[in-house]
Amino acid sequence: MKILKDILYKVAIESVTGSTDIPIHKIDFDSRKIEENDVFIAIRGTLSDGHDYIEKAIQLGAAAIICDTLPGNIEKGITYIQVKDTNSALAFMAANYFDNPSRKLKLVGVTGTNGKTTIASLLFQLFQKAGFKVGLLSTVKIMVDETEYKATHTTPDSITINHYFNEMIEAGVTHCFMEVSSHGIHQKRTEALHFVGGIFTNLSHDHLDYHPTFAEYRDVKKSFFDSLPKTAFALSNIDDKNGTVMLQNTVARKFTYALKTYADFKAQILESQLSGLLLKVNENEVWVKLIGTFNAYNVLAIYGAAVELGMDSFEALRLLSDLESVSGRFQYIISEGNVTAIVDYAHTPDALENVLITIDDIRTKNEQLITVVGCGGNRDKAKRPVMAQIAANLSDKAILTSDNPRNEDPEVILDEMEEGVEAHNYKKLLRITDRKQAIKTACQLAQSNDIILIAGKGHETYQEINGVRHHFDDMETVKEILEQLRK
Ligand SMILES: CC(=O)N[C@H]1[C@@H](OP(=O)(O)OP(=O)(O)OC[C@H]2O[C@@H](n3ccc(=O)[nH]c3=O)[C@H](O)[C@@H]2O)O[C@H](CO)[C@@H](O)[C@@H]1O[C@H](C)C(=O)N[C@@H](C)C(=O)N[C@H](CCC(=O)O)C(=O)O
Ligand SMILES: Nc1ncnc2c1ncn2[C@@H]1O[C@H](COP(=O)(O)OP(=O)(O)OP(=O)(O)O)[C@@H](O)[C@H]1O
Ligand SMILES: N[C@H](CCC[C@H](N)C(=O)O)C(=O)O
Ligand SMILES: [Mg+2]
Repeated sequence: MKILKDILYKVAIESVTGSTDIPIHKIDFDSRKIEENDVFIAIRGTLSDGHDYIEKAIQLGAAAIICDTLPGNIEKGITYIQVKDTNSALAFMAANYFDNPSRKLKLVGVTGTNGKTTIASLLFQLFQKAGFKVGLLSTVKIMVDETEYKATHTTPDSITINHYFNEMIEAGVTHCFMEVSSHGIHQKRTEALHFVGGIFTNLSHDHLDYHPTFAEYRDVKKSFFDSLPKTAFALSNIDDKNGTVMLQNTVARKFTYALKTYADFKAQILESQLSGLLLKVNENEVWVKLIGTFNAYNVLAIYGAAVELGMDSFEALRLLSDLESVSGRFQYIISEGNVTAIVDYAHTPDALENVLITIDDIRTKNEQLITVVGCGGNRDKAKRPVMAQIAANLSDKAILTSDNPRNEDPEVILDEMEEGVEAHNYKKLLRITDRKQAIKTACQLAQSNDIILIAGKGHETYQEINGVRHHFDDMETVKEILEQLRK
């Protein structure tokens, strides 16, 4: 049993009506989940305003209400706490409710447009191989040591985060790696957490439906580094033009990584093949099973973080060479007929371009490159024409198809994609709305030695159409079709 006043520590309170010396059951920001003696926190969302559900929460038994504006009707026996920012209050109250578990962990946050899942998941693998009990919060899954849970967000809400951290403490976990998304920072989901390190990957076009301008998107990412304590490390990719911006105002210990410029953690690509990369990391050579230049950056971020967390540098390199690629990130199969099919989560223009350039770099003969790609519905529309043009430009054949249409008309999404394709690329273009049919066509077109890239959905095991999630798995689908066609 918790007492309300004990979980208000660090919350910026503006006024209190009623007693804070009351026992509470749990805290929640969704009125539909409120039970007897709970605390309801009203959040202003993108679709609705939690303040509209205060009465509903009280009917269901809420003993206390956290809000930024007091309701007109104040009910007797209920405690109302007016705060400056309810998102921030939620973050601190969730951390306090679970006794600030992040302080008992070595918690590292990874932020940037692309590479977060790869880096966080591989750090998780690396520290497990080094013998530690480790935790992971990622787009693909949540791990509490060996136990796996389903992930719904890249960075979940504060209550979920602290709930899993608490599980981690109970399971004896010492290190945790988490993805920190721009939505997560902006909605203050990570505000009350204690990080021992932060990693910046890169910044390119994404989520401009949510963040009004690129500058705001960048500043949201930067605010994560501004909030790190001075004992933490801040590790940034300074080949990215925003890499130094991230370090500008942080009080944390600053470290850099780069392939092209001088940095604390530096690498040179000696060989790049489908089987992996041979890298010179600072002064030592290492083979890793990860593919493409962008993964050389990921390797550096992982190596730098491991060293800053106290791992011996040789041990870190030895363990790095053992790491397996992350589900849906440049995952490939080579069929009986020698067709290579690659499934990759590239769902931003930058990621798609990187993956296509990587494939082009490792092509040895004159293989054809066939790309199957779509763009998600109810998400950043500006990505659509750009991604289609990149696919058409850098492939021999581009098949535009559906990703997760969500609540949009898939044909409209495809029209918007097609608009970006320049006339000289039309002859390379096919448009097949049904994703399975699109993959099948790519397989039918592929000859021996050809490469098929299926981009955008990576590890996802569903396709969301009209709000309904149907089972769909790119890797499973392509394997099945290639076997049927005996290619
Ligand atoms: C745009 C966005 O971030 N939305 C998140 C947000 O929902 P919202 O703002 O739409 O909430 P809302 O429906 O308007 O409701 C406002 C408040 O009223 C409450 N409410 C609502 C109805 C009711 O009957 N009673 C009630 O109390 C809601 O619980 C909420 O607290 O707050 C919810 C609770 O935390 C999140 O689940 C939800 O994530 C949605 C599902 C989502 O899709 N988010 C994506 C865009 C996201 O966060 N993505 C990033 C990754 C991005 C990346 O790739 O970098 C992530 O970290 O996952
Ligand atoms: N360091 C990198 N730089 C650029 N592109 C990358 C990098 N790492 C991975 N990618 C590409 O971006 C895709 C997504 O990678 P990953 O899932 O690691 O990113 P993420 O930041 O977690 O994405 P999300 O925001 O969706 O969670 C990969 O499938 C790959 O194509
Ligand atoms: N984290 C990304 C995932 C996009 C994945 C893509 N398959 C889609 O559905 O648009 C987002 O929320 O924008
Ligand atoms: Mg991710």
